[in-house]
Amino acid sequence: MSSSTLPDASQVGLPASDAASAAELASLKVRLRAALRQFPDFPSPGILFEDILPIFADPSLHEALIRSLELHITANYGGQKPDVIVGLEARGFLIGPSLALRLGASFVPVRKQGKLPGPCETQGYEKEYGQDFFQMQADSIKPGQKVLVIDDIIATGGSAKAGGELIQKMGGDLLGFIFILELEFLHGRDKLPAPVYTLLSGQA
Ligand SMILES: O=P(O)(O)OC[C@H]1O[C@H](OP(=O)(O)OP(=O)(O)O)[C@H](O)[C@@H]1O
Ligand SMILES: Nc1ncnc2[nH]cnc12
Ligand SMILES: [Mg+2]
Repeated sequence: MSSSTLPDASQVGLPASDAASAAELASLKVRLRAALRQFPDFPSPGILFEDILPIFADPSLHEALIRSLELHITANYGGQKPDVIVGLEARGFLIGPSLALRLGASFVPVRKQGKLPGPCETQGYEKEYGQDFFQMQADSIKPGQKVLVIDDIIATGGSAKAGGELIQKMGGDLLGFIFILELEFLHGRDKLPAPVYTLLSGQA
């Protein structure tokens, strides 16, 4: 499209910097979406598995992922900066620490039961293909800290709901949940007690 056919930022009612960020985010998302792969019947029949690992195999896509999440976070949540990024084991650990570093926030893990030392909070949950327990160290979130939860995918929402419950037990203020992809037909977002953002369109 030629520049003469594109509205400029003032014509669409946005400050120029917001319009530039929206355009940057849109082009990053196109590159990220193209990198994903699907595997039918993994890990069990009937599941179409979404593989996000190609993003991490390419440093420019890895940077695109962190930058796109940074753009989303700085433009939303009423300008509030998260104090803590919580990542869900295991694939949330691929994204959470580098995102936290970029934002100047703490990173705190939610782990599967039996992996964390010291007093822990525990929450059971069901997910798309099984049952499990999540834990967090009991002193890992201070009351009133603003927390964003990150994971690769929301399917049934069971994992993210359990992570959110652990954060709320410790008095954390849940700003929202962020995912790369959403299996929309499972309506997992309806289970979650804070705003849900998915970076890329998922399985409808
Ligand atoms: O919305 P849900 O139905 O709860 O499913 C989504 C979760 O399922 C996968 O994790 P899983 O524990 O299967 O594997 P991982 O340890 O490789 O992250 C995925 O990474 C999400 O965390
Ligand atoms: N279809 C899917 N693909 C990848 N990870 C998942 N976690 C739960 N459902 C999934
Ligand atoms: Mg997971």
